[in-house]
Amino acid sequence: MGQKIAIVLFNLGGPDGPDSVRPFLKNLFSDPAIIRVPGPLRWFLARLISTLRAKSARANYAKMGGGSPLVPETLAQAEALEKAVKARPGYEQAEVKTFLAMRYWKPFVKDAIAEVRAFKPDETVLLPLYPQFSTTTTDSSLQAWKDAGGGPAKLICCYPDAPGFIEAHAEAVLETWQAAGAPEKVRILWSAHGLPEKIIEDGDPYQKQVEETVAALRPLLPDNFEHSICYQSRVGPVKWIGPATETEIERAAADRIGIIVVPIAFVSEHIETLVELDEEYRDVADELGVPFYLRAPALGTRAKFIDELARLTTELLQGHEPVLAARTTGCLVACPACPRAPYGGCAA
Ligand SMILES: C=CC1=C(C)c2cc3[nH]c(cc4nc(cc5[nH]c(cc1n2)c(C)c5CCC(=O)O)C(CCC(=O)O)=C4C)c(C)c3C=C
Ligand SMILES: [Fe+2]
Ligand SMILES: [Fe+2]
Repeated sequence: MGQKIAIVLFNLGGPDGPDSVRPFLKNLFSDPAIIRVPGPLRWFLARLISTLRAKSARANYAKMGGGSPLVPETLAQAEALEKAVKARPGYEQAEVKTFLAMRYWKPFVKDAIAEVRAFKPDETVLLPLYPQFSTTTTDSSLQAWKDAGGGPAKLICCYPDAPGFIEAHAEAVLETWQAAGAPEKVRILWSAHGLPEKIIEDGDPYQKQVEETVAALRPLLPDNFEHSICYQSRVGPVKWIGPATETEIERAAADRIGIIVVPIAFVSEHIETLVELDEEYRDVADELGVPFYLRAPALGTRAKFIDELARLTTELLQGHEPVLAARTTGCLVACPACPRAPYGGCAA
């Protein structure tokens, strides 16, 4: 038998039914990477916000059958990735197994750790399904991995401009555009999940990496396309980075130009694509008279994307340290794309 490789897929997770909406939200708002206040105040706020938000969130999840499609979508990606890694030269004999490690709902990171331990891998790769690194997503999952006693592993920290990821996005945008009759005048709204401005000011590289993704995509699209980066899903009273996706829809209406909205920081469909983009923002665009509103699908199991994840995984295992990968052995060495002080001088 060949080498045993565990690939742990980090993602946010989502409620699996109406009863899990509130506890899911409570887990989310209890995360110190999301709500940056001391413990007791955070726990109080998490209880309060999850209670206040549960009803409207439940109504949105009800539009998708009561729960989030995030886990089923991630399972399909996991299965495709196992096959793609085994198709890489030198990995035909390897025993490759993927594990889901969700941050705020089942299967949790601790569940993945127990399963990985039982598998007894020779190598473990942590692969966030977040192309752009953020302290609120990838780093939060990594922290959960360490806190729950996760073993030595190598981390693919981010891949904001990895070639297959970019080509897969360009393919999805072009397919959407062509299916609508290839209209000549079009503006792409590259819509990423927003973040509080303070988190970016404190050094989070997410916004910079979102911009890198779009910069890599532009040359693959027709010259006459217009482009705008915008941020969706704002929560709470503090100032978030902008412009807001909704503001950019208003601007498109004023400019009388049709739009293709592209979820650029999510790789699967979930509440913020299926409800926010496909229903709420579409209604806004219709009301304002935007000439057309198209939405490119999330990457899901698109072959170019999955093959890129397989390439990043095997390159990391072979030690060719791709530019965007870092290692973790309990202490993480900073990756060149997002050097953050706490990861720096680890002597171990
Ligand atoms: C790039 C990905 C994401 C970042 C960055 C992110 C930051 C972030 N999110 C919230 C609050 C909420 N997020 C919610 C759902 C949600 N968020 C992401 C991704 C990122 N979040 C995903 C994939 C999902 C969907 C999960 C699903 O069930 O399908 C929610 C719950 C939904 C709702 O009530 O609107 C909240 C709340 C904050 C505050 C934040 C950064 C500080
Ligand atoms: Fe979120
Ligand atoms: Fe990085």
